Amino acid sequence: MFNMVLLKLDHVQKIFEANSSHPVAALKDVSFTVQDGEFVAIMGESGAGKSTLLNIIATLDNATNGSAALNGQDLSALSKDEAARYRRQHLGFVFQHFNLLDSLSNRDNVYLPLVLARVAPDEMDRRIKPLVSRLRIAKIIDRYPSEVSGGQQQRIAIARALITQPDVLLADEPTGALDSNTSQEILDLFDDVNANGQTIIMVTHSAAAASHAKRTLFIKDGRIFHELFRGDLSMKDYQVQISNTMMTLTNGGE
Ligand SMILES: Nc1ncnc2c1ncn2[C@@H]1O[C@H](COP(=O)(O)OP(=O)(O)OP(=O)(O)O)[C@@H](O)[C@H]1O
Repeated sequence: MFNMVLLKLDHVQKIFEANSSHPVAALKDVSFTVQDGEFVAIMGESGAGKSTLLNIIATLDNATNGSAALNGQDLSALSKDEAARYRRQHLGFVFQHFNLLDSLSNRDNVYLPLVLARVAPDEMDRRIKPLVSRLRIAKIIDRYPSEVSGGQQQRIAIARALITQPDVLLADEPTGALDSNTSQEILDLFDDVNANGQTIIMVTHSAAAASHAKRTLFIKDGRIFHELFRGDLSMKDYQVQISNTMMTLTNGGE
């Protein structure tokens, strides 16, 4: 298969309150690439810099030093308006708390990014159809978010993220608010979506969630501490490796 670098982070550093007497180096020196079609998990303890990293990839924040580029586009070169357009055109987001609008039906929630991009209604209809069957949301698509379960709301949120056909799906703790069975269903769905060619980057605290990704990056104190590949391991064995690495990381070992 032809592999193409989709995302490239090169010596990214992020310092908050750089000019104060207490600057916070949230990211010290982070470099990695993500190929088109990969499913990458990012793990690390609270405060390690995961959200900061995701925000830079999401063009919601800029690196202090170093560079982040998606498809060759330097993200810090974008103005605020360009970044907003960029997010709409190239990125899909899935959050822990779904972030659906309660006043809109599930269908209109999924359509929302296309409405913002002024896509014609028949095109919206054409695009939602394969998602409805792939994400198994036919029965709930014309209900409201408050009328469906958390797992179903997350399916709607995933549909909303995918309907723009983003280069990357960015997921921030997507199973954090779900029970373990429902989490499993959502993670299986991520596998499915990734098998269809969708690149996914997922921040998670859960080794079970990370075991679905083909690669896991471990962040500690603003640096990449370790990287694990699933390779030929079963998901179960891989999950044990991930848990052990998290334990080493937490205990400060090498
Ligand atoms: N806007 C900000 N101003 C100052 N410091 C910040 C800011 N945002 C984050 N930090 C600090 O940067 C460090 C990394 O934070 P970050 O939120 O990226 O960690 P995280 O790994 O996502 O943690 P969690 O798992 O708890 O969400 C922390 O020390 C945090 O306090």
